[in-house]
Amino acid sequence: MMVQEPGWEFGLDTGVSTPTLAMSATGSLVTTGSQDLGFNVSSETRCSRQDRVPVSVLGHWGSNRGQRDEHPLLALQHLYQHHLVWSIQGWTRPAPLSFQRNQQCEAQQMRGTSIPAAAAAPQHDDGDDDDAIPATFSRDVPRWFLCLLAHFLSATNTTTTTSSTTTGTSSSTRMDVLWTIPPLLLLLLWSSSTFVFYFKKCFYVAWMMCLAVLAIPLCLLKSGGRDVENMRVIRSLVRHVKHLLGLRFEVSGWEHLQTKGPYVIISNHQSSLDVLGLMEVLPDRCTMIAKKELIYAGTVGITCWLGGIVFINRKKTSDAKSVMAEAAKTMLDDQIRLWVFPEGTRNQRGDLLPFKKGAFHLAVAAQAPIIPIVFSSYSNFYLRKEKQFNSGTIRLKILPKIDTKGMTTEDVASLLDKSFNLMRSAFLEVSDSVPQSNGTRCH
Ligand SMILES: CCCCCCCCCCCCCC(=O)SCCNC(=O)CCNC(=O)[C@H](O)C(C)(C)COP(=O)(O)OP(=O)(O)OC[C@H]1O[C@@H](n2cnc3c(N)ncnc32)[C@H](O)[C@@H]1OP(=O)(O)O
Ligand SMILES: CCCCCCCC/C=C\CCCCCCCC(=O)OC[C@@H](O)COP(=O)(O)O
Repeated sequence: MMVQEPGWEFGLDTGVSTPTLAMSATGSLVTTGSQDLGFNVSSETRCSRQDRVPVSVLGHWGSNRGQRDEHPLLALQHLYQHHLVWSIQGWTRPAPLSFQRNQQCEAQQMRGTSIPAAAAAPQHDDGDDDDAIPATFSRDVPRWFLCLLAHFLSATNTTTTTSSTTTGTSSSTRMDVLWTIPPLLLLLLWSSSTFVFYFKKCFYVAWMMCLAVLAIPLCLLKSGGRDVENMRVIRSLVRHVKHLLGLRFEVSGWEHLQTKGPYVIISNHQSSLDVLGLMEVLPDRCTMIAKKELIYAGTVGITCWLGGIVFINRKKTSDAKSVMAEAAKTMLDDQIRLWVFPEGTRNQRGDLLPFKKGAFHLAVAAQAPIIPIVFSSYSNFYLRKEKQFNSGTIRLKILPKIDTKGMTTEDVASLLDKSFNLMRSAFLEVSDSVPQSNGTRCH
C-alpha cells in the first residue's frame, strides 16, 4: 500500500493476541478506510506473528479530502467513528496510543514521491520517541477512555448518518465536527496540562461572571443598592467555586476573627484566586479596597460595587489617600471592616512584596486593629509560567490582631514593619508545610 501524503500518523498498539482478529481488523480498515475517508491503513509485518504481538493499525491521514493539515486527533476520531469500534473491544490490555510526525514521508513529499506504508510504520514504543509526540499530549490513554470515546463516536455516527439523508452531506459534516468537540475536550482535559491550565482559568472567569449575573438581582433585592451587607450574598454564591477548581482550604486561627467592631484585614495577594480564600473566611460587614479598574470588569465589576468595595486609583496617590481617609470615617460610622492587600498588586514570586502604607494609615486613622491573614504559596498547584493548574490545598493562617490604639501617623512605618515581619514568617511557615499538589491529573 502506498502512503500518499505526509502528515501525522497514529499507531494503536492493540495488544490483541489472536492474529486472526488482527488480520480481519486490518482488512476491514483498509477497504473502508481507503474508500470513505481518504486514509490508508496497513498492518505491520509484525502482526503476522503468533504470540501477543502489537497489532498496529497505522493510519495516514491524506489530502484526499483536503484534510491534510488536520490534527491527528481528528483523524483518530474518524478512524474510531467508522472502523475501530468493534476491534477496540478485542483489546486485551490498555492500549498505548502514540502520535508521530512521519518525517520520512515528509521528506519524500518534498521530493514529490510517495513511499510504501511499511516505511511509514511508527516505531513501536521504543521508549525514546518523545520528540515525535506533541508536547502537550500524554503518551498513554487508558483503554476505558478509548472505549468510551469509540462508543460515543459510533453513536454519533449513527445520528449524523440519519440526519444526512434528510439535510444533506454538508450539515452532516458540520454535525460530525460538532459531535467531535465533547470527546476531544475530554481527551484534552485528560491528557494536556496546558489545556487544563487555560480551561480552568477561562472557566473560573466565566463562572464568576455568571455568578455575578445572579448576584446583581439578589443584592438589589437584599439591600436595594450598594451595601456591605451584600457581601453575604456574594460570599455564599462564591463558596462552592473551590470545589469546581479542585481546591481545598485549611484555615487556622479562626478565633482571631472573633474581634468585635471594625478592623482592617491585611493579606498577601498572589492571584485573582485569592477571592476564593477571601470568601472562605470573610467576616460579616467586611468589604475590600480594590483597584478602580475592577469596576469595569463587566458583571463582576457591578457586583463589586454593590458589595460596597472601595475603589482607589493607584496611579494617583492623592486621590487614593483621600478615598482611604473617607473609608476610615465610614468604617467607624457604619461599623465596617475593610480587607486590604498591602502589597498593592498580585505577586507570586515565593515571597512577599514590600508593603504599601495605605492599610496602616487606614488602621491608625480609624484606631482599629489590624488582623493579618496569610495565604500559603500557590506554587504547589498553580504555576503561571509552566502553565500548571492542578488541584491543591491552600492554608490560610489568621494571625492575632495588632492593636493600633493610641498610634499616630508617626507609628505607621513601625506598624508596617511589624506586620510585614509577622506575615512573612507565617507565609514561609505555611508555605513550607502545605501539602504538595494533589497530583497533575486530578483536575
Ligand atoms: C460573583 C462575583 C464575585 C466578585 C468577587 C469580588 C471580590 C473582589 C476582591 C477584590 C480584590 C482586589 C484586590 C486589588 O485590587 S489589590 C490593588 C489595590 N489595592 C491597593 O493598592 C491597596 C494597597 N495600596 C496602598 O495602600 C497604597 O499605599 C496606596 C494605593 C494608598 C498609595 O499608593 P502609593 O504607590 O502612592 O504608595 P505608598 O504606600 O508609598 O504611599 C505614598 C505616600 O502616601 C502616604 N499614604 C499612603 N496612604 C495614605 C493614607 N491612607 N493616608 C495618608 N497618607 C497615606 C504614604 O505614607 C506615603 O508617604 P510617605 O510616608 O512616603 O511620606
Ligand atoms: C467586560 C469584560 C471584562 C472581563 C474582565 C474579567 C474580570 C475578572 C472576572 C472574574 C474573576 C474573578 C474575580 C476577580 C476579582 C479579582 C481581582 C483581582 O485580583 O484583581 C487584581 C488586583 O488585585 C491587582 O491587580 P494587578 O496585579 O496589579 O494587575
